[in-house]
Amino acid sequence: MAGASREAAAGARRVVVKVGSSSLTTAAGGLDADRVDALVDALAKHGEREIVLVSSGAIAAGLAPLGLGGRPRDLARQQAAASVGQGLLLARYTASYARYGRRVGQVLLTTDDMSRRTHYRNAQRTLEQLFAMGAVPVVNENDTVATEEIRFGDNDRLAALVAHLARADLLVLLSDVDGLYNGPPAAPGAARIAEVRDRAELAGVRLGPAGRAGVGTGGMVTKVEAARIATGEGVPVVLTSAVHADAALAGKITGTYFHPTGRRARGRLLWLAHASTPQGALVLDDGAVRAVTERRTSLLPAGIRAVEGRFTAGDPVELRDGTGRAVARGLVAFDAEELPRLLGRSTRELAKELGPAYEREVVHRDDLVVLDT
Ligand SMILES: Nc1ncnc2c1ncn2[C@@H]1O[C@H](COP(=O)(O)OP(=O)(O)O)[C@@H](O)[C@H]1O
Ligand SMILES: N[C@@H](CCC(=O)OP(=O)(O)O)C(=O)O
Repeated sequence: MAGASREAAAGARRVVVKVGSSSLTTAAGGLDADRVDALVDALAKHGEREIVLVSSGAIAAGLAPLGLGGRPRDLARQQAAASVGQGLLLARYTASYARYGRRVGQVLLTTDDMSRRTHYRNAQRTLEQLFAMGAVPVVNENDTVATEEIRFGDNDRLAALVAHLARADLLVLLSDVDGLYNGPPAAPGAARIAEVRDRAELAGVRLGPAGRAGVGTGGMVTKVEAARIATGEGVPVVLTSAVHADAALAGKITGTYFHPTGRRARGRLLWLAHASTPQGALVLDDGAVRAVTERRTSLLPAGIRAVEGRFTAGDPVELRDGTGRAVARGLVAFDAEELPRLLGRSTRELAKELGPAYEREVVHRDDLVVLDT
């Protein structure tokens, strides 16, 4: 790694480390205690830093104890496996960190928690308090309450959102592969990419599915997506193998380093861009597209041409241009049924006709995030 990347990794005070199921489990299914211990040994060497551990593995850890031969397809049995496995996973981390006199705290999150201001702040406060008390937060998706639509689906993206939530200086993604390759690593001629400065550099890279069928979930696609989210918010990312965890934190690693591309800014709206499921869409005219994306103004009824979907006030919706391209997401201030009669009309006119409640923006600029397209 080049000097700047080494310094960013070695100098980070607060780090989110995400470890995948494939790095914690045995080939037969079930937790591999030795691998958990090895990971904790590596992280414990960096005891002076504040580390949030985002750990997958609950479903994989619950398979063997429930007599399941492989990862079930249905959500209900995945949730049951996660429920059994999460307890075992935390018990293992608790025992492993106890060797260093450290406590661990379980933090289970859903996308919904990222979208509700109070939940977001509470999670943030819990992390701060755990750090203040010297305990290690161990985060996972709350699989038992997450339903199909609201699942993060992968802990890579969750880790990127947690890096933002925790105001981390670095995100380390640990997998069973030692970095991003220009194609599936087993393919002939595959070569590791040492640094990624810009998303455009990934144009020719083939991102394959998870390596060990039935263990990991996202493969490289979700890792690159997580890197995009984190680097866009100013957080550098190191992607490497779990066996290199210590070296990665020390800034000495042969892995893939993703340079930050953006500045930390969007605050609570990060979830809206990356973790929300739009309940409908508003089609804007060209003037409104420019106003929203370039001048960052609120969206008024006058600039909306059509409404799609069924949503209620407060739901996330997509803002599209005339060609159907999504340009932004926002929290809508009206129910879908209320909107058609307001479209194309000025707020002043609407207030006069329908009352002052109708003078409000359809999407307020504080509830709106422009998408990188
Ligand atoms: N371009 C690529 N570079 C590196 N690994 C890749 C690539 N395409 C697919 N993979 C596969 O992605 C796997 C890691 O994803 P996954 O199994 O979901 O990991 P985890 O359980 O650690 O989250 C690797 O084992 C590798 O086989
Ligand atoms: N919450 C799930 C996470 C699944 C997941 O994202 O797995 P992985 O691709 O191994 O990071 C579990 O603990 O099994």
